[in-house]
Amino acid sequence: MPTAPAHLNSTGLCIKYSEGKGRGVFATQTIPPQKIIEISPVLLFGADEYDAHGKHTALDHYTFKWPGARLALALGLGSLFNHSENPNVSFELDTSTESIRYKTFTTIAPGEELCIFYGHNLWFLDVNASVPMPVPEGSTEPLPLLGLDDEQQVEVNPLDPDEEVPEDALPFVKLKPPLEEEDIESIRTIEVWVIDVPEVKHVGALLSWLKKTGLDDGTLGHLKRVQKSEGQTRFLITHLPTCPPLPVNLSLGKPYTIRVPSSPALTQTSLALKSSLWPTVYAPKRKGETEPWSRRKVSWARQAMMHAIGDARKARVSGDIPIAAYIPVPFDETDPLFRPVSAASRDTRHSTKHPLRHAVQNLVRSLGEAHDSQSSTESGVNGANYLLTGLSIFLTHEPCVMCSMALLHSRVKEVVYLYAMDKTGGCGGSTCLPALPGVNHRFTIWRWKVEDIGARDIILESDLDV
Ligand SMILES: C[S@@+](CC[C@H](N)C(=O)[O-])C[C@H]1O[C@@H](n2cnc3c(N)ncnc32)[C@H](O)[C@@H]1O
Repeated sequence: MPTAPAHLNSTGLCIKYSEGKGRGVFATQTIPPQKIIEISPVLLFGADEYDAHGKHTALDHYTFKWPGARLALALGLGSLFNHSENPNVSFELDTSTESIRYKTFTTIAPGEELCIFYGHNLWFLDVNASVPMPVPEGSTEPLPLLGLDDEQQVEVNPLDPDEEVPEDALPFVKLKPPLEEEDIESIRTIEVWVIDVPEVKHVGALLSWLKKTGLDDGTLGHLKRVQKSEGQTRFLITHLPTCPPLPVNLSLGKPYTIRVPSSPALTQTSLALKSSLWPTVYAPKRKGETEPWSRRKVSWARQAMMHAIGDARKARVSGDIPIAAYIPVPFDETDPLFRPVSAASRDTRHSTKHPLRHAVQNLVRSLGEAHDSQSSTESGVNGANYLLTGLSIFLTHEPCVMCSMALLHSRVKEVVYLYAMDKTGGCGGSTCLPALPGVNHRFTIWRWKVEDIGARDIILESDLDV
């Protein structure tokens, strides 16, 4: 076996041989969570070039799918991160700098291997898999990508982060159908700049001005540009934090900010509600159709669940019950001013000697306190007083009835939990709060497949679920 080369990296990463996986990337010192540990420039290949040559070579085990139907080979350490079903590093494609950023999401100990999550369709046997991987009939060897036919090769490329994961291959199951924002308080809003246009004929000039400025980048594509109401015309300028200088030759008022819906309307009820704030585009989904889960989104969810599991372990170390909750930044968040960035909390019933200090209660409380200290301009604005509007919460254990009610009252978007609490749970265990008649908000519930993550060390003693 050749000797691994020395590697110069400011976070002290090194290349070592990893049992059964070939070379891998290892830490030589403690690294905190959320730390960018590597930025790898990429070498891009066009689809035709890759099809004709690249995929018939060893490159096919290393390439990432890149937007614009291209493929990318990560230089630097980027190609050497091995796969883990419980990754400790996330990666993000940055098309503007043609690079991939790798970031830790837990504390890394010296000597620990740094791994990313390749996806579910691996072309080799994962030496650390908790559940044995399916191997093709008649084969005892790792599944070589080059052994598949051309069509499958494209299909199984594990590093296509935008490929949709079929519902039956998701590592979690849905317990409730998704429900749309059908009450005014649940509608998630963003702040935008608008201007009154006293003379309607100036709307055309404003539209051409907007086109020239490049401000119309599609971010507000779910909204109409003009609102006409009670003889007044208003023009939507931008979602950017500062308003750009407006054309001087038009008679316009002073620009000001308002809050408008942050997504299109999926139902007629939601259309009417959203359009009462600002004319919104109607983009219904087929009945029963859920938001698609791309590999990138599943990986986002996995990282969030791993974060919660990590916090539950910390709770146990400090003598508490190993239960934790984590709210990541929403997967599709584009608002640069989005708050909170993320929030985590664990159960502290033992350490505080307080029976109500459940992880969810602690989290909602800390968000409430943070919310109080924010600018007063938001208070009283639609939806702004609900702490979890549009957010997903990841929990190691199904929330109890009291916590499920707190989540409902906070207008959470979805709840994802790992271990069910059959006797005390409020999200399918003893009852299902959001399904009860008369509740004024509904949210989606997902249960993570225990066999997928299997954090057995945080299973609770049975007397806690009584
Ligand atoms: C992108 S490369 C990673 C670097 C590679 N280990 C090397 O030495 O060049 C992907 C290859 O690493 C190996 N690999 C990565 N993760 C693995 C795992 N969990 N179990 C077994 N092999 C793994 C597989 O051979 C796979 O084709």
